[in-house]
Amino acid sequence: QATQTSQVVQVNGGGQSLTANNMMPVTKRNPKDYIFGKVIGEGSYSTVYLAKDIHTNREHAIKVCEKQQIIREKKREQVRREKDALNILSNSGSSLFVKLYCTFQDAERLYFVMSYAKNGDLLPYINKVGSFDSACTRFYSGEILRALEHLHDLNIMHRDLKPENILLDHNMHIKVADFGCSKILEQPADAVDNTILDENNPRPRSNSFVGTAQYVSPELLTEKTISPSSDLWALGCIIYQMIAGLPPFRSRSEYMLFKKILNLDYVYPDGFNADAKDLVQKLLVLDPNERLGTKDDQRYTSIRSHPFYKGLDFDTLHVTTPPPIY
Ligand SMILES: Nc1ncnc2c1ncn2[C@@H]1O[C@H](COP(=O)(O)OP(=O)(O)OP(=O)(O)O)[C@@H](O)[C@H]1O
Ligand SMILES: O=C(O)[C@@H]1CCC(=O)N(CCc2ccc(Cl)cc2)[C@H]1c1ccccc1Cl
Repeated sequence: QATQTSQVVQVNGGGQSLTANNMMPVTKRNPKDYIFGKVIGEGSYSTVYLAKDIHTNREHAIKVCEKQQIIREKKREQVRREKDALNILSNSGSSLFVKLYCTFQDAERLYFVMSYAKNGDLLPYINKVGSFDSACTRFYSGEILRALEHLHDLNIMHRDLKPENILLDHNMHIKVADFGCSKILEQPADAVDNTILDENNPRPRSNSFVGTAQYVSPELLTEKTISPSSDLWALGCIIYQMIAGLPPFRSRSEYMLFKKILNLDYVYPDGFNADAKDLVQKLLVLDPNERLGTKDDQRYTSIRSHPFYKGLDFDTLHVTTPPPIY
């Protein structure tokens, strides 16, 4: 039984009975409604295709997940979280996230029809230029901050924020993707989930380790506390990486990497922008409650008003032409 978010398509003269405003009523989507093109990318249990909707002629990214693979990789929970988070975001009116148009399934696969981010993800742009100039760093970290404000306002945490999950649309504006590690807080009180080891379940109550090693926050490594502040730690890592070209914490061994994170063991290269350094130092704070922004509500005003963002108008970023990355 396919499921889908409600969607109407442009009338196509198909002679179908039309709704009052001349739109075709919602019809169950299935793979035959799309022309599948090239593979855009692969995940651990998914393949993403470029596809064209034959009714609207629109291009989409369709994430196809093999059910067998999901079961083998024990990723049902991730699939669930991704769908729930994308559903909430797709109806929330923000253009800073990948939109989920509809989902359906057949015997072997799950299908997620999403907006297509034509310009891939942020990482190759950082690697290509080695270091973003201040205008680029301000613009792109500013868009990520706006996305986090929107996300946290909806009580959703991403928990795996990294350049690879910051996609870019045809206008080079960001589209935050990959909500497989996200967490939807039932109510703000859950914000700090002090995991308790109950005697008959030796494993911590909250789910296992999430995110990607280089960007994971110290509290996720130790108490497994769940708070939006973990995304602010990741933002600090990304701002550092935009300027330095590499993330702040690096090691070949995951154990050494975690040690560096927990000891705040990282350095700033010479010439690192002084204002950006001050901002990063206020985000890469071990105590999640002491990070810049954790005491703000609705908007991260204490981050917006940091000297690094002097002169940046956050509220028109999404309609501003992004600065060229060179
Ligand atoms: N809406 C999209 N538009 C453009 N590219 C996309 C889109 N969604 C995903 N991709 C690309 O497809 C690749 C695979 O994405 P997918 O979400 O399937 O797996 P992943 O999240 O990268 O990996 P994993 O499942 O292991 O976390 C990603 O690297 C991403 O760059
Ligand atoms: O949650 C939903 O919206 C429906 C509910 C009905 C349904 O059967 N599915 C698929 C559930 C599912 C998840 C993982 C595997 Cl491996 C198999 C089935 C869900 C589903 C359908 C299409 C795409 C994704 C999902 Cl989670």
